[in-house]
Amino acid sequence: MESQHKKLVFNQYKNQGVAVVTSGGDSQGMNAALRAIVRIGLYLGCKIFYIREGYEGLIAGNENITEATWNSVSSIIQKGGTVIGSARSERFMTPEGKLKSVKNLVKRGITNLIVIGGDGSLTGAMDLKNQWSDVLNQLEKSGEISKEEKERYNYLNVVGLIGTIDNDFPGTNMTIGTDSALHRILEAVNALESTAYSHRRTFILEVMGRHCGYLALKTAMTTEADYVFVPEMPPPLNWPAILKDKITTSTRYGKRLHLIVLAEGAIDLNGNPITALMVKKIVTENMGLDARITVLGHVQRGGSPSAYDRILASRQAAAAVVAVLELKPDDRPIVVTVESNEIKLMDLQTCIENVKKLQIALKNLEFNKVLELRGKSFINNFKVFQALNKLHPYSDTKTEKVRTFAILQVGTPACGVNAAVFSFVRHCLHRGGRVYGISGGLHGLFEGNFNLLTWSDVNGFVFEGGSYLGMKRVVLSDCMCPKVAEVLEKFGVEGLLIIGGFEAFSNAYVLMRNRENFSQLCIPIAVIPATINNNVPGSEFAIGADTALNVIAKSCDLFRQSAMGTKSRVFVVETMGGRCGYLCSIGALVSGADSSYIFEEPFNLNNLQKDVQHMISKMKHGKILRGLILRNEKCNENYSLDFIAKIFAEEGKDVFSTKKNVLGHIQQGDIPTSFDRSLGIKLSARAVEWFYEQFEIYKNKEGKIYSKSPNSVVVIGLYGNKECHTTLEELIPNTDFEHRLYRCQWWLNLRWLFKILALHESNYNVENNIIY
Ligand SMILES: Nc1ncnc2c1ncn2[C@@H]1O[C@H](COP(=O)(O)OP(=O)(O)OP(=O)(O)O)[C@@H](O)[C@H]1O
Ligand SMILES: O=P(O)(O)OC[C@H]1O[C@](O)(CO)[C@@H](O)[C@@H]1O
Ligand SMILES: [Mg+2]
Repeated sequence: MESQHKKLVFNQYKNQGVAVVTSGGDSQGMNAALRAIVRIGLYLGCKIFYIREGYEGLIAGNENITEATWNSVSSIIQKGGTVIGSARSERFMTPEGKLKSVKNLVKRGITNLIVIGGDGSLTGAMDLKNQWSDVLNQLEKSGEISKEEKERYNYLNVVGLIGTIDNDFPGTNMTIGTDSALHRILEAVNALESTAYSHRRTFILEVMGRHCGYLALKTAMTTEADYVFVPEMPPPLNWPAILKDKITTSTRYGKRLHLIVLAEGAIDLNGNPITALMVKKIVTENMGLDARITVLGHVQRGGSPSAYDRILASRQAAAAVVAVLELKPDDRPIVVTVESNEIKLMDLQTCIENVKKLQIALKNLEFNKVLELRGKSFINNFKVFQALNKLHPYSDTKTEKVRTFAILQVGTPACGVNAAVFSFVRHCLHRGGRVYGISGGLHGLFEGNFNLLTWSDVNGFVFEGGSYLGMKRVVLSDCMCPKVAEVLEKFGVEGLLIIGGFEAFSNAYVLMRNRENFSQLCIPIAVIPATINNNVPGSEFAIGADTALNVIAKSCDLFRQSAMGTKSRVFVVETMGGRCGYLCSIGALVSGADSSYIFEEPFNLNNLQKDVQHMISKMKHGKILRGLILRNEKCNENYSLDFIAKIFAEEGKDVFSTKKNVLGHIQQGDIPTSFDRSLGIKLSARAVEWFYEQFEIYKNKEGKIYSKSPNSVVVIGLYGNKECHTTLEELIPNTDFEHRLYRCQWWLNLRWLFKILALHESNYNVENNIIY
């Protein structure tokens, strides 16, 4: 959508009717989708209709089908569930239900339908489309609609958005709600961790997923779980023995918390359910351990949507509106998906056919087929968990020389760096390597604070924010290189991993430049981006940025709430980010802000004035009493937080009061999100693989490593769904060292979306046409 439709013209689809329904199990982010559907639709000139209470409301009609207004989606982006209600409807599957549904749509002149729901709801939508003509004929025959109505509304355009926490829809990497469910789960596991640690207990955690193990798998991967049971990959029949061995070994290596994660639909190889009670029995009776069961249930479907779900829902909803309006009567229904961080449109019927194939394969216990149909992302996560879970402290090191690594952390803490260290240490030790953790960043390196990290040293690392190893924001200069070379030689370092922000990148560059003079620096060097700023070249995402975005979303929700019931108020809020506008810009999108000021998009007094006028108009004419402006900390030297707040305060004083806030260091804290843990774990796993590949390439006859090649200094980053390495040599030309930025930033493509969603209808005019 973002790349194909760069131009949305104001009033382009004047008076077209589009209806939206939320159906099936609700999921967090459905409201963000509704908000975007209504606002993009209104901007394009459409009439948007809500169908309340799922397909039940479509059958009942009357007050269940109402026209949406701009204000009706104000202040809902932060709410879980769906404000228009959802249901599971048996009646919709009957011919009588279809007759009533079609009649209710025709009577309102609606031929564009957007359905937000899971596989069932989207199957239902496709059914409706397929039966549309037949049902119209029946309605005409029985005199319930006229011939003209039948001819005028002889088609139905259908677009689906996948809203379900299960992430069980083939063809997409993520569904709306899944990430929020993972937030709920990790909040719970972090709480369990402290009590389990105190009592040395085993916890059996049941998470949702009737037929899909995604939530269980992702939870297990990001919580150092001992075992996971998912329907797609039943355990071998001797699983009780394997489980016992696993738990006994990890207890020996100092693990106090044992976690076993179970999808509610877990089965064995014969298709029989594996229940939490069964697992508990094995753990208590066979192993003599103290065990407790926690079933999270509907908690997972509740609560505020995560930042990711707000973004995904907004992006997909915008794509859905345009897609439904562009469909031709004979076109097949479309479903909006996401792959490799790109929003895509796919054929709904093909996806539904895959849903059915998957259901049949699961029923027939054809597990390889099931996995294949779940798709690459599922399989990849499964492999990562399996790899982590199979790691063993004592591997056979006879075939490989013992390699020595050091981990240096540079910059300021970002949530997820500990998970990266955990994964790096475990993967290295498994391959027979030795890993030094350097305490306290570069200062620690100069002082020789190198500590060999053992298997148990990193127990529990994934759970916490901050940096266990310690890090400092120090940038190397050429004159420090002799000392670095001396220390690396002293400890025999053959592979250097630098985890951190832009300074980590800069330091790797300095070391690379100095390889000419110091052979000790001629070793493979990898950088893993970890900074809330998300400004490191070589990755679309840096570890920590997702947790920070969630903190921003939560904080802005609180600002908004604090003003509820008081007089009109505008908050001007400053975010971190250095000169990179990622946090500010995406933070504005997820918190439903009115404007955001970033360095990458220069602004002046005219822009500020326009924004003040917009706010006044929104409050006066739109009767919306709250406003939110985000400012990136280094967006402009002169237009400071104080200055911007004063402009709003002075110009808007007759209409609203203005408050300013600096979010500050809370953006660096909190429980690391599933995304940040997972990113840390995966990038480190890739880094270890890359180091060993380099050792093969650059070892001499004696096995000593020596490389001056630019290919051996890389950033290990994420592009789309793939962990990739990119050489510094390739990245440097597009790196703006002065402003500590990479010049090609994918998220700038989302600015238009933010602006249309923020533009109040009282300000609609051709002048405000947003074209990018
Ligand atoms: N095969 C089908 N044909 C027609 N309509 C269907 C079909 N399957 C489901 N529906 C309709 O969609 C509704 C919701 O489906 P379902 O309960 O399976 O939830 P879902 O949309 O898959 O969401 P989730 O699984 O996340 O709860 C059903 O109650 C029914 O009205
Ligand atoms: O809310 P209900 O109808 O009890 O359904 C629960 C089911 O819905 C889901 O939350 C979403 O499909 C499943 O994970 C769970 O099994
Ligand atoms: Mg479903």
